[in-house]
Amino acid sequence: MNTLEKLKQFYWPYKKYLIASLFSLLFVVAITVVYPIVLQLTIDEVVLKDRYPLIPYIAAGFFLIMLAKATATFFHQYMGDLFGITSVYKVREALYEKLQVLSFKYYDNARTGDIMSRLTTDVEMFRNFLSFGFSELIRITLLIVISLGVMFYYSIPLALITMASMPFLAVVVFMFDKRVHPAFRGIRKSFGRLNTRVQENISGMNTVKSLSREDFEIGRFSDSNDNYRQNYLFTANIWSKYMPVMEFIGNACAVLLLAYGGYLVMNGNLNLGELVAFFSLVWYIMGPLMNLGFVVNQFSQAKASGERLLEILEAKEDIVEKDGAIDTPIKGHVTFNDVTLTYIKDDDTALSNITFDAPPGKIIGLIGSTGSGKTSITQLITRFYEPEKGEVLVDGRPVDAYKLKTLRQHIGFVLQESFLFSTTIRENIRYGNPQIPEEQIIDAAKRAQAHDFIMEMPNGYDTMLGERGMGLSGGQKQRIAIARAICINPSILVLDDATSAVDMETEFKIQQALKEVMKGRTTFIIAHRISSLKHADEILVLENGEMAERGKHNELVNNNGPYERIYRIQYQDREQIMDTAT
Ligand SMILES: Nc1ncnc2c1ncn2[C@@H]1O[C@H](COP(=O)(O)OP(=O)(O)OP(=O)(O)O)[C@@H](O)[C@H]1O
Repeated sequence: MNTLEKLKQFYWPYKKYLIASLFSLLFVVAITVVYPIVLQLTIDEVVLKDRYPLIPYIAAGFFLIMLAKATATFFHQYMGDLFGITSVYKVREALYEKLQVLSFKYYDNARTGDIMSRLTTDVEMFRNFLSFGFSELIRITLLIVISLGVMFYYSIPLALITMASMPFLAVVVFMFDKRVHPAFRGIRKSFGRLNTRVQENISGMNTVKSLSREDFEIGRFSDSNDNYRQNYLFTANIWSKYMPVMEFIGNACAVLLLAYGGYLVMNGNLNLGELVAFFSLVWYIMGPLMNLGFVVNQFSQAKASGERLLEILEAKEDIVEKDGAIDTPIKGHVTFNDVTLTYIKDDDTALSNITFDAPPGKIIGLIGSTGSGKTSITQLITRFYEPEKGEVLVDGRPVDAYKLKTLRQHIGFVLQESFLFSTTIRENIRYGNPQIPEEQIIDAAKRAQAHDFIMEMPNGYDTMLGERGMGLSGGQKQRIAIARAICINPSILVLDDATSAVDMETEFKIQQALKEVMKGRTTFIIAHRISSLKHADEILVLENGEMAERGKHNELVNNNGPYERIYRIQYQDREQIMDTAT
């Protein structure tokens, strides 16, 4: 299906604006074509026949016509804009809503800069076409048809001469469109890459600076910038070659008209006024035809942009809520039955045949080397991804039996690096539960050991945070994230390396805070330090996505397995230090 057809649902509901705009356009075009007729009458009937007293009347009539044209032009422009602006308002909303429902799988490969350029520039290109391009196409068609009608009325042979040039113009326009459309697609893609470069650079500025890679980044930006320039120049080249050809054809036609028309006037087969009118009319045909290149250009840009918008709008939603999904409180009983997960088809499995049962209120520790699959387990509970095989149950029901919101509202996450929005600390804490009363926000902050440092800030809970929570230390950010998780009062709590960004003393404090928070909630603690999950009811030790060992700390510590190995590595230093101290 054609791009415009697919996007019809966004602009067609507002067709009334388009129709109003086109109706006004009809007037504008009709009045435009009246000009040469008035000119012809003035020359043939007034000037050549010495009827000068008629001039003031003609002038007044002309003035009124112009007034009517100005009014019609106003409505044409305004209604056209209303049509474009309202339609893309809906497109933008649909895009944003789609971005909210797209799964993590989509974002694994998506680039922020590119998405941003689609939501801004591509939407704008599309608006341009809806507001102006579309009606310009109609204007051109109307002008040509009406002008030709008047021409045929004046002189059939001359009108035929004018028409003879049209096939040439049509071929040039067609060839132009064929070449310029891919070129515009190239520009849009290149712009997306340029945006991605800038966005990644700004987001990763810490890394860039700490590794002194500024020059490398400037080089990479220059490459993208150059690519964008080249793409634009390539298009400009096509455009510049096309314009003179169009003009040449137009002018050749005008010369022919002048030669043959002059001959007809001299022979008395055509009035002088008619030739003059013909000359204006011919430019009403040639002008728009040449302009057709510009409109085709706009149309091509809009098509290329529309394709990019559709790529988002039609992106596959991997995680879809089932019909009849339930909305019921969750107690927090998590069960994995023989679960296998593969992120990318034909890639290695991230989890293989994982089975465990976590009754409500229990604490499950997850430990294992990096990439062993700890985080993947928690991502399946929230249904961020779906297993390839096996079942993930919450309170005895498969996770897909719940509404996505219900499921996720009952699961609180504290990640290694939690995202803080550039708003106040209060807004950040209550992000997951905006209705929560003030006392509970403060209580959550106190339980997360965050209240004291928040109160030391100049504006307390009203302190604005920079993008990505700039202006706070890692430990402070973390405690705000913990307070945020407490606010949603989850039945299941996931602490993914939650205390890795803090010093030992703060870790101890947070652990104390978390102990209280964990009460009555099923908690998954992902940690590299044994000290963080020693007290878990069950510890799952993962190796390459498989369950290598499971049990309580006391059982595992002498089990001759990977847990004991990790324990020895982490505690032998301490024993050595103790030994040397005694
Ligand atoms: N979104 C993803 N797309 C593709 N592969 C992924 C994705 N997330 C994780 N993986 C792969 O799955 C495996 C398990 O990753 P996971 O993040 O669960 O490990 P982890 O034990 O939590 O590691 P860490 O301790 O470093 O956080 C790894 O091999 C990882 O490369």
